[in-house]
Amino acid sequence: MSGHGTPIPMSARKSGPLKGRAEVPGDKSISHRSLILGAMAVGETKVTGLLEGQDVLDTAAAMRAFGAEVTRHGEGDWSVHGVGVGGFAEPEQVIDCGNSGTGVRLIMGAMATTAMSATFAGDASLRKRPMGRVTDPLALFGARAYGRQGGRLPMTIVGAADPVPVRYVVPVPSAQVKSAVLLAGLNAPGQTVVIEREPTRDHSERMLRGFGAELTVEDTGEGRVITLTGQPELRPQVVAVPRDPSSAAFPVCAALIVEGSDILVPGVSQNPTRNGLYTTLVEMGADIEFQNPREEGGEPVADLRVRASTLNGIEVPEERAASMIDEYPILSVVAAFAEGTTVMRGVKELRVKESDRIDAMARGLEACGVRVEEEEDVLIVHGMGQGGVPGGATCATHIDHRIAMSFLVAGLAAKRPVSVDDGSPIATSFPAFEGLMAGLGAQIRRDNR
Ligand SMILES: O=C(O)C1=C[C@@H](OP(=O)(O)O)[C@@H](O)[C@H](O)C1
Ligand SMILES: C=C(OP(=O)(O)O)C(=O)O
Repeated sequence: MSGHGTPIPMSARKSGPLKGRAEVPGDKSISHRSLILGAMAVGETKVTGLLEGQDVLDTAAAMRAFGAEVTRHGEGDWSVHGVGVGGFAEPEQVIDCGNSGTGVRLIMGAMATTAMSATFAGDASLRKRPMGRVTDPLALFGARAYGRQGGRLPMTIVGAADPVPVRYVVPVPSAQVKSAVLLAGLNAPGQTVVIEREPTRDHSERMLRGFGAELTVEDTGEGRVITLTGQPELRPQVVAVPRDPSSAAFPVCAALIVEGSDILVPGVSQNPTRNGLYTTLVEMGADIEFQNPREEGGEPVADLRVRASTLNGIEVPEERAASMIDEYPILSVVAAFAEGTTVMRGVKELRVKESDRIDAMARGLEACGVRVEEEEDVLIVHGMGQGGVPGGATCATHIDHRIAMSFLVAGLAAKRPVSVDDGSPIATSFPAFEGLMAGLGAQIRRDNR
């Protein structure tokens, strides 16, 4: 929904040990893809564990607008009656993707090779984000885009009536761009080839195969070469969405920095294209046990036992960035509580997320008494270690769920409370955040103005 609602000021204060079990919601990336691929299959796809965050609800509404039947049966339990590749109907209304970059970019791809138009809108955060990165490759298929200056929403895409397959080298490490091209390639005759120089999350590749598309992946000198054969009939699937490692990051990092904590976070996806934060935390000295590794819904998962730990700053290698791109805000909080300096390189993509996340974290951490350095592509946090983080600030969240949750986690371990001006965006990806954290003993509350 594009109407970003009434701000919800919130604050977090120093808490006693966090204890118990944190059942985080379904993966956001896989949830969007289940609905979109379900809508492009012929017949009924069943989804369990779907994330019911606003981002995904907006994608569900969009799939209905394109003609799919999308039904909620119970919590996380959904079905999608799809219309087949090329079977989308022209939506009668504007497609409002709210706060979601993934939603808007994947749906643009999915409709771009069908002869119809659709107009996309979003909230004040999404309206600032660059869409040229998807409309450039979609133009190669024959689609046209009419948006605001700089390729911003609102934007109308006129789908290609006679799409041609495409060979495209993705210029930025982005699973959204890769996925938009693959989804567009579904309705182009022949082979669409996408090449990524740096591997990004591979859910689209895994799920397209699961839905019966012919797709190969080859590691070459040029990068990961993904070849998709167009115009398949996608078969409906039963999708069990694993728990989201990006949401799990918040209780996990909270437990690491709140003295005496000991929590269990079950069934978290350990997909290697998503687990860079966990590798980094272990390198910093985190006490995390990866128990009961297994496969669920085609993804590797494990139960995470996390205990409060003494952490040391490290250099996070640039080539790890894509596998933890959404986790840098919470890592920068953990880094503030570590001994020594943490250097995060190759992070400039953070500047085009829901907010400029490097700037948002740097300003908020500074307000909490932490020394931070930033360059275009680098964030450096000087940890306060034993001395502790002073806190006592109100941080601006800029309509960004991950910034809001990161500063609230900081407040659980800082000397003085940390407030955020607006916690309402948390509902886009993790509506159960407040209840889940309270269940562990975290002192987070809504502040009445
Ligand atoms: O494909 C996806 O599901 C996503 C890709 C990433 O964005 P980029 O493709 O812009 O890196 C990530 O930040 C986002 O939360 C989800
Ligand atoms: C970047 C994110 O999401 P999106 O791009 O889908 O808005 C995120 O969830 O951190």
